Amino acid sequence: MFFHQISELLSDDMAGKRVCLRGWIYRRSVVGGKAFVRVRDSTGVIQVVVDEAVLGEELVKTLKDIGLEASVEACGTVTKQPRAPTGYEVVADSFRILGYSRDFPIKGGEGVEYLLDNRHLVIRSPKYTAIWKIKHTILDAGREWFKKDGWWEVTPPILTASACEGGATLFPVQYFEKQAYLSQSAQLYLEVMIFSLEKVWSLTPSFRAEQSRTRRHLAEYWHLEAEAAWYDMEDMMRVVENLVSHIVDRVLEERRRELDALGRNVDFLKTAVETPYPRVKYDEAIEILQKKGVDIKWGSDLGADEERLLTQEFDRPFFVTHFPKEVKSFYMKLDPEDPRVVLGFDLLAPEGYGEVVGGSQREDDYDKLLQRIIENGYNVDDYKWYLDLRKYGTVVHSGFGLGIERLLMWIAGLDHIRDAIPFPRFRGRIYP
Ligand SMILES: NC(=O)C[C@H]([NH3+])C(=O)NS(=O)(=O)OC[C@H]1O[C@@H](n2cnc3c(N)ncnc32)[C@H](O)[C@@H]1O
Ligand SMILES: [Mg+2]
Repeated sequence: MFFHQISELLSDDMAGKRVCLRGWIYRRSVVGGKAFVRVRDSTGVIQVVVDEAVLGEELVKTLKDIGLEASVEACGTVTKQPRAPTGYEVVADSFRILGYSRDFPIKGGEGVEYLLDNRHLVIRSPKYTAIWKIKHTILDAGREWFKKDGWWEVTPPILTASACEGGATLFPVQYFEKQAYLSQSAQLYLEVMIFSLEKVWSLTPSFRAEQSRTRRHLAEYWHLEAEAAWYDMEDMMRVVENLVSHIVDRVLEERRRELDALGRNVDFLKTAVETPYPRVKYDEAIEILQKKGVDIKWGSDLGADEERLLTQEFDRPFFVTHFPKEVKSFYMKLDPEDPRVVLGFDLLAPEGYGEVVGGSQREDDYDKLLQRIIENGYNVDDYKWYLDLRKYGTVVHSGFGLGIERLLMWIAGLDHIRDAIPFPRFRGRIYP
């Protein structure tokens, strides 16, 4: 038996045709001897009408009380029906219950923790299905861009022996008789690979033992990172803006139905396709914030609140560059024109979303990097291999990390990063 995908049925061309479909009961009601069963599959929802005069009272009676999410298959005639939720319905001449469901625990109105405890059942809803499809296109577009621009995908380790982004967010893991850490970032290993392939990228999970629960931090997130030999900071910012522009363009082109289903205003997304993105130095960002009445001094890091205020000045993603070295990582190259600041950049998404990309030009001088490692209190022995890259043919090089869930939050207009990943991990949440 051939089963149509539900989205194929929602068309005038299908009206009058006999079709078969299968899926799960999303909603159902019984009125006057007819069951109106809304069936969903991965492509959409359609109403199936089961008339007791055609298929018997017993079936309609069963459907009256059947649990949501029961799996079913039906055949019948597609009919244009303005009163049906998606404008069409199938008047069934056959209907089979494949998998019963009793007391499906998600009825609407439940609290956040309850829904997280039942995440394995929640994430099948049409809302989340739309989010996973947008995420799929983001990942596909990222891979496509790198391939077209001649970058090599590589597979950096997830089990590591040293910190990349500070010791405070390391997850230790027992590694045989030694202690290792889950990767915070593939960056240091990508820097190794550029001496082989010159332009490399990777998509890996990154792990951050974030102590506080915020709307934009996860303990495990998907990290799209890239590193290139010969590229300076400006070269790498051009890579980032072209990559993000391409991703947004692909989502607008292929996932418009899902964006609409999520109620997403796409005006800001459309402007994000245009490059180049604005560039603002940290000094200027501080001035903007001070003019807005923020009590912030030069040298402070920009947190979520400051970033949110800054995004009010822009209608598209924008870069903040040249941060004070104290608020950025040890590997970032000091600005030769002003050693107080680093050649680092963040890309902030508009509409209050803030940082989605962090990147920089790397310190390529052995002695200066050694100095920065010592200044940051790291054990030099842990970075001997990383320093070796500056001993044997060092080159100017730069790279960045893009948080996939951060980008998805902005593109899909989500309120919380936990909705950007099927099984969010953060402090106090490891189940299911
Ligand atoms: N290859 C590189 O140069 C990347 C560099 N080592 C790095 O990890 N930078 S970053 O810490 O800003 O993280 C990069 C991005 O990773 C995202 N990020 C960073 N931390 C998180 C958490 N906790 N949850 C979700 N997303 C996170 C966010 O978008 C950041 O801009
Ligand atoms: Mg960052």
